Amino acid sequence: MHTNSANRSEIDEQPAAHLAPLSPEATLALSRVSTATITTQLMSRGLRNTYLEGLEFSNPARQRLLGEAFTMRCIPAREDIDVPSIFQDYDHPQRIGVESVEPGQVLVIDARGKKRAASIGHILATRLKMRGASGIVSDGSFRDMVGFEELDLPTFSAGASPTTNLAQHHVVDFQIPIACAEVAVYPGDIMVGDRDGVVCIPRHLAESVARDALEQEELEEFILSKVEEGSPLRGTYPPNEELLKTYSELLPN
Ligand SMILES: O=C([O-])CC(=O)C(=O)O
Ligand SMILES: [Mg+2]
Repeated sequence: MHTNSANRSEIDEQPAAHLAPLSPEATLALSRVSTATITTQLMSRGLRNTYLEGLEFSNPARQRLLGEAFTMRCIPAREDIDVPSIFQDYDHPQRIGVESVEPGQVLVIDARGKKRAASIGHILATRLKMRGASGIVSDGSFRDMVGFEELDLPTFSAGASPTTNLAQHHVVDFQIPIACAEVAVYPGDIMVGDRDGVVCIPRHLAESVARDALEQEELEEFILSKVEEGSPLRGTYPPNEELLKTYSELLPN
């Protein structure tokens, strides 16, 4: 297939780039709703592959993740290039990448799902926290996991590995579309994490997903209260007309 540089850059830039910041209402809603609700909302918009399978949070006290994606892509390391001395270079792409993450962003690392060597360690993670990052998501592993377990930052990975990233990974680029745990993540997409895992909301859908997810959860809270009172599923979940009417009468105007 013929691809010229003009349509390449179009592909690279769409669809998340140059979008306005999330509204305060959407931010508040997405900080409250569950990833389960978000995936339902995304599925009702035709998106089924938004959950980054197989990632676990490192710090049980910081499971809740929310922020826009700052993407980082790794290719396989090569022995003649990825030698320990390259970390002497402050301009190594991994260092530059970490020092480019802005407050509120989540570093999302495409480590090709490879866990033999860590994709990032505790010192770099601490630097990200100090820069005001909202979290770290990697489909590879972390090293210094004891540090991550204590770090006051939501971080999700596919596991732990003591080996430094150079042994398996070569950071080659950032702020480009990546694959993370088999999900397409574009720079600026909204990452949400909780006890169930991490989901990626395409940026252009984030406002409407946030609004509808909050509405869904308010209704589900009402449904749950009915189930807890002993109501059967029929007529309750999903709610029939009559129950919906009762619910709408309870809503503030
Ligand atoms: O080699 C690395 O991934 C860096 C590291 O250990 C750290 O940041 O603490
Ligand atoms: Mg370390």
